[in-house]
Amino acid sequence: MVRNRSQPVSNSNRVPKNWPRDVAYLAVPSYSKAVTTELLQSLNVAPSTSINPLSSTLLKSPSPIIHITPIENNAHPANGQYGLFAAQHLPPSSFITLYLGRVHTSAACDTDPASNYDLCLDRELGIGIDATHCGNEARFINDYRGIKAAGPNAEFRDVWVDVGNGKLERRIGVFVLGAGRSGRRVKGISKGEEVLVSYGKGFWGERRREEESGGGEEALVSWDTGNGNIEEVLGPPTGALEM
Ligand SMILES: C[S@@+](CC[C@H](N)C(=O)[O-])C[C@H]1O[C@@H](n2cnc3c(N)ncnc32)[C@H](O)[C@@H]1O
Repeated sequence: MVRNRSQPVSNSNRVPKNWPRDVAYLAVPSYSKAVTTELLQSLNVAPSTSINPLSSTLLKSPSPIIHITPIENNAHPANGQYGLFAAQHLPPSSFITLYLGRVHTSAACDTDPASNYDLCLDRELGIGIDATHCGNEARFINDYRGIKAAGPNAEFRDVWVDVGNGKLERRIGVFVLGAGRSGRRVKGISKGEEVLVSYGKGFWGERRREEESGGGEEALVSWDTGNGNIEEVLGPPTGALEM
């Protein structure tokens, strides 16, 4: 398979409605030159447990089950930006979309610590997916804090994709949260509802640190955990979205 290792360019003929002109729309990942074949081989070593790759029928680009919508609501913390919304009912635990972007290493010249769209793919290998300049619908998923008191309704999960010739590749997927033991999320995500994840404490810790520009390695951050409690933690010096 020939990989796109050049500057990000759209690798899909069609783009979703409201797609920004200055961001390349991807249907498959884009790889930085620093992501070597050896690194990719390490990334794609299958775990010993049996793998159920995602069905290719779920990988439509653009996706018909979600839409990117401008947020015009003063009470929404991302007012004036965009969010990702369900175009149909999404059942608990169902697959929503892949998180696509530029797959990059943690080398200083290959990573952007200020990115608001960088998701860790493999911490040990130092591989991330940055959707600042190229990506798909998933780059518009907001964090639940300040939006939905009940907490997130979706999460990032490792997934495997069959790329042909019996080869599997590791990616990150966005899934509706499971119904939960008590069944409190049994409804899944309703049509028209915003898809919301948790970016993790590290992301918001870094944002707070930047705002306060204290320059320390860690910052004390507090946030609404979604169930009415306010927690305070030392945020690690990372601005990446966390799995
Ligand atoms: C991955 S982007 C999400 C999409 C973004 N709203 C857009 O239109 O491009 C992450 C950025 O969205 C905004 N954001 C997401 N969730 C937020 C929240 N709960 N509160 C405030 N800002 C949020 C922040 O500006 C953050 O840096």
